[in-house]
Amino acid sequence: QKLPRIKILATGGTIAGKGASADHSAYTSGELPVKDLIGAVPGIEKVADITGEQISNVGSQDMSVAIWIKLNKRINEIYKNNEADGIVITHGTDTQEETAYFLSLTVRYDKPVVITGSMRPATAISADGPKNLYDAVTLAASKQAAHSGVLLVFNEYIFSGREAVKTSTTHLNAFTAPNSGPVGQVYDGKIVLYETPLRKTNKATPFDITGLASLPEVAVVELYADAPATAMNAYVAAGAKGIVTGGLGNGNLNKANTDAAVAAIKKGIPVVRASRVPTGRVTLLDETDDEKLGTIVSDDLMPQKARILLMLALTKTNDRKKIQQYFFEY
Ligand SMILES: NC(=O)CC[C@H](N)C(=O)O
Repeated sequence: QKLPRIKILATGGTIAGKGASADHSAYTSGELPVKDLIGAVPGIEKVADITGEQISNVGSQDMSVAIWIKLNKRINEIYKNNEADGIVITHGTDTQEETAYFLSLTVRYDKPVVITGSMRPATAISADGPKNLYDAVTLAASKQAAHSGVLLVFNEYIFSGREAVKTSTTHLNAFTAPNSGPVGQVYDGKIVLYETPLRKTNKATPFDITGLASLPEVAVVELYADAPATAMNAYVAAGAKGIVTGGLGNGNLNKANTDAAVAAIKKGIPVVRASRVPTGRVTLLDETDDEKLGTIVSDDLMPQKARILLMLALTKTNDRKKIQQYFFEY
């Protein structure tokens, strides 16, 4: 019987990290090549027929729109040419949730794309990378992983790429999905999926970025008690095409930032209200009169994810109502 063909696209991160000692400290991420990652997973060759490609080798604090565009292009090409049955991306954890959401919206095929990484470098005691990679390959090789956008596998849990958020700086259970919980588990080489993510992904979104070499610049502005409008004004002056706020509570802006937001909107720069609070939605017309101010709400997307949707939205439209609709759909 032929094994499923899985393509591993390596981008770097701790999973490819190397340190001088066996503990967690003082290591460099994005050092090991993809063939070493695969070689460190015993039994993986029994799960799938694996090939690997190096897309980048960076700590994901240095992930960029340029690498996202390259990844998107390669994934679409692999499925167009029928080069694989499933794709696994290895990635640093710092921005893994952003890449997962970006690709969920932009890949044009409803086929398995699974993303994973690790918290301990490959040289550490009980490195978690090989197990996470084994689980990711198992999931990508399963037909159950299709039609879900990107799935993020970590520490034996499966999350929707849209919902996953890094919620621990150092622990092995680094990801949770604060609003929805995980969609499944993987244990002992077996997948249990409880649900399929319902938000539109892949071909069901209008975000075909084929041919684009960059995305409109969108900045995130974090709010706190007594926050001045310095950051928002500076981003607008620097030419940002959109602003996302990490607002207070239900996406609230203080007076200074409300005035700056209204000025930005008058210049044709959309402002999306997200929240620094990790659960719950930002709702329309609560304490903030969005109709009067001209603001948009992020629904339940964290600021870093709202930025991705706003960048993609701006490749299609500048219309406030249409962008608001996107935030409720995707
Ligand atoms: N655990 C990790 O992957 C963090 C390492 C690094 N900062 C990265 O995101 O790539």
